[in-house]
Amino acid sequence: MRNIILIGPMGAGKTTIGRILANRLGWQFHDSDREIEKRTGASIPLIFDIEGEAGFRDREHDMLADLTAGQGMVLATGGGAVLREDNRKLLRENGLVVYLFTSVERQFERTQHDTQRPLLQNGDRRATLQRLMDERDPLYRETAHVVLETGGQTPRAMADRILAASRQNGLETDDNPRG
Ligand SMILES: Nc1ncnc2c1ncn2[C@@H]1O[C@H](COP(=O)(O)OP(=O)(O)OP(=O)(O)O)[C@@H](O)[C@H]1O
Ligand SMILES: O=C(O)C1=C[C@@H](O)[C@@H](O)[C@H](O)C1
Ligand SMILES: [Mg+2]
Repeated sequence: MRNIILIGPMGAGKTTIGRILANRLGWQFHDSDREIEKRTGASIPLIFDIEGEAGFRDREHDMLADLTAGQGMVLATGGGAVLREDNRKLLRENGLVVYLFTSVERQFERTQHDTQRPLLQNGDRRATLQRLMDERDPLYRETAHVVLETGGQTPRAMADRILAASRQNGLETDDNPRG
């Protein structure tokens, strides 16, 4: 196994948990959204404003292709990374894909102060999260090797569970006691 790839909806904890997990493993951590911002020099809301969602998705695909060429990394993907079939294939083939499943209610709580997720800035946020979950949950499940419900567990406890699931799926590594 070359990489651990986290997928799931906005507010599932991919970025937060991924960073902890990478630290535990002594692996690099990459967040696809942050890498796109670095490469373009523009925020995600600005990319959506100027190029629309379609433009963002093209940039996201290019970024995922570049990142998954590497190894020894924990990769946090954007919530919509599974929308494209070519992305789903790319992710499955290049790492252990873990779906962090979270209730819409928890997503609602965790995204309440957010200004950086363009899809949540207009309209009824709870209804949008529910619609996206209905559309995407089957795609997350299709892409994932492992599904973990994040429930009420802390990010650190979730990182432990991902590590255990990864070992069951063939990951061999020394744990980093400082992580
Ligand atoms: N297991 C958890 N328990 C409590 N709070 C959490 C947990 N996971 C994440 N959070 C909090 O929820 C918020 C959103 O988490 P995070 O940004 O990691 O989500 P994400 O999956 O990366 O979302 P996006 O797809 O939009 O990038 C953060 O404030 C984070 O601290
Ligand atoms: O769920 C989505 O479609 C998105 C999630 C974020 O991670 C960003 O990739 C962007 O805001 C789009
Ligand atoms: Mg994130």
